[in-house]
Amino acid sequence: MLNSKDYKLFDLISIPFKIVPAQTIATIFYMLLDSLVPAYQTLVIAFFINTATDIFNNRADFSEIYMPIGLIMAYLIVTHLFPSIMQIIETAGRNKLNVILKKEIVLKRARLEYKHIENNETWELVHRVCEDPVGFFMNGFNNVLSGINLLIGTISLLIIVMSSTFITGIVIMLVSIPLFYIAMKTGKENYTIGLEAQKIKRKYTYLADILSNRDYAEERSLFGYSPAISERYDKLYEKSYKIEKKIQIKSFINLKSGSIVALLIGIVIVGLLLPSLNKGELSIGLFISLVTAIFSLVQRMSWQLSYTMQQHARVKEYLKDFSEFSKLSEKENADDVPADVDNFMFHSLEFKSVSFKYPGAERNVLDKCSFKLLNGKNYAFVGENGAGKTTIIKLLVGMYDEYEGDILINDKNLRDYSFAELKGLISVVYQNFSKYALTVKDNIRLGNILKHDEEKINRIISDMNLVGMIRELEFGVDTYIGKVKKNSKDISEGQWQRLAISRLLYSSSKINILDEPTAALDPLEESRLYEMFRDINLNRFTIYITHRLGAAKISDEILVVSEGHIAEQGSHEQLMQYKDGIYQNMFESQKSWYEAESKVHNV
Ligand SMILES: Nc1ncnc2c1ncn2[C@@H]1O[C@H](COP(=O)(O)OP(=O)(O)OP(=O)(O)O)[C@@H](O)[C@H]1O
Repeated sequence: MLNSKDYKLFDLISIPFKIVPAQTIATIFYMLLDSLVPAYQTLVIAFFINTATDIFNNRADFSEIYMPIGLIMAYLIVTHLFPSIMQIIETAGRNKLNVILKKEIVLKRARLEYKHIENNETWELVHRVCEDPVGFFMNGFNNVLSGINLLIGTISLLIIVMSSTFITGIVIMLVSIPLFYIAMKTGKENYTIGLEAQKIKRKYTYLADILSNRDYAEERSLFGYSPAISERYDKLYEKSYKIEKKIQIKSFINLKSGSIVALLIGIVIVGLLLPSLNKGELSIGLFISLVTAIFSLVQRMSWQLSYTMQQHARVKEYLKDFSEFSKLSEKENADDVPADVDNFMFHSLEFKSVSFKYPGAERNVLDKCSFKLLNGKNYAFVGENGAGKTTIIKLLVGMYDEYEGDILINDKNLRDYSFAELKGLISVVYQNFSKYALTVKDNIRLGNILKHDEEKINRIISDMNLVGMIRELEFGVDTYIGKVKKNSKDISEGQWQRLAISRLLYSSSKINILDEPTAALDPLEESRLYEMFRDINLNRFTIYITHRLGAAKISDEILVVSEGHIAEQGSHEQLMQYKDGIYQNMFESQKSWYEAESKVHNV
């Protein structure tokens, strides 16, 4: 349903029609009925007044009044009963639209290529589109219908007026043009100014989050930055409030001046109708009902039109964003579950002269990067911050595929593996690993959602030294952790890290990567955790990524990444042989971190 294309106003009707056809037809039918109400009301009231006058003057029988009364009753039913029925129908439609359209959008979002997630502009676009898509679609749909309603209502009244006095009809039409123009201009202007207010609103909402969210509580109290942030919040709030006030005042002035103009025009039109009444071209009934209808028509033209045009400008902008969102490229088979790779025998991983630059960037982050890793050994990638270590992993897991050179797993090109196979083959614990506010067990199970192996979970819990922590939890492994649920229990950062690593252990992946999930730990803790991981994971091929060398020492081979390529490769002892080598220099400068530990042990 969500195709990549330019979405037009017509789609605001065709999409709901595909999802909720009955409700859409009912709404359109009601809109058509409602649009004829002003003309119907005019004719029926004229009919009633004329009949009543005839009865009063003994020109008609009393029973003739039943017909106009019946027609007035029908009018009352349509205008009073139908809106409530339509509200119920609309709510049902909105719910279904919510489920289906939102699901489509969430899936599209999940399938997006990773570059769109890392790019600020596209991520902002995704946020704008996904904020309230159903609301926008419903508003857009209703707005298109109310535009059509207004048009039909106006034309039908004009026909009635023109069939009695042609010239008055022409005057009303001429008057409508400037009113229409003003309404459109105000609508567009208000929308553009509103966008600026929205941007500021997003900023101050974020500051409000810093001031109140639990996640910032420790640093809030530690750094005492609340007054300063609060001041910034106030300034932004004030700025956005001023913009919104400006919009309101402008709309008010336009509305009121439009209403006054409309009123004056109404009086002129009534004046124009008087000679026709005098000459008998207009019946008294039609005159009275036309006067009422004309006043309501010019009022509608002045405010309802302005509102509809303002909404129209908003919806058009949203559709532009929506079209752009729909065209964002997707990762092929992104939502496939990891393939079963139990029978896959890993033997090598190779980068052959791989060069890569991030979309929109000038500089190559990886520059003719080559290395070959073999099964049976553990490897560590080390290097300064920003050397390109994580980028190597991003290419390996298929997040980006616009690179030069070749990446081979078991001598087969990475591009020839399906995304599902790659997901099955490779597991990574990232530096900013996720913390799921689920139970302890589910936090581990997410590593391999297709298989449930209670025994394996228990083994991992024991290997990762989590038994003590779990014993203290009220419901053991079935206790909810994190800060979301009322009865959930929060755990320490180190325990979260162990859970993230447990998730990797629970997966059946053949290539395991620890991309500094230990960055929050001190160097010695990191060393210990990596050692523990190596001991319980002896048979699985593992790559450690770190810029701290204590942890790298436990690997069979170390690859030093510098300026986007492998500058040195070998065991710790071999690399220490290079006089003035990068590794040797790094090791010398970090030695003191680990010496403290050995002294403690020697005491
Ligand atoms: N999405 C991105 N868009 C543009 N440039 C990026 C992006 N991600 C990373 N970079 C740049 O690529 C370079 C390599 O980053 P990378 O994260 O691979 O380094 P790293 O060696 O893992 O560093 P660290 O040890 O700090 O994690 C850095 O200069 C970084 O600024």
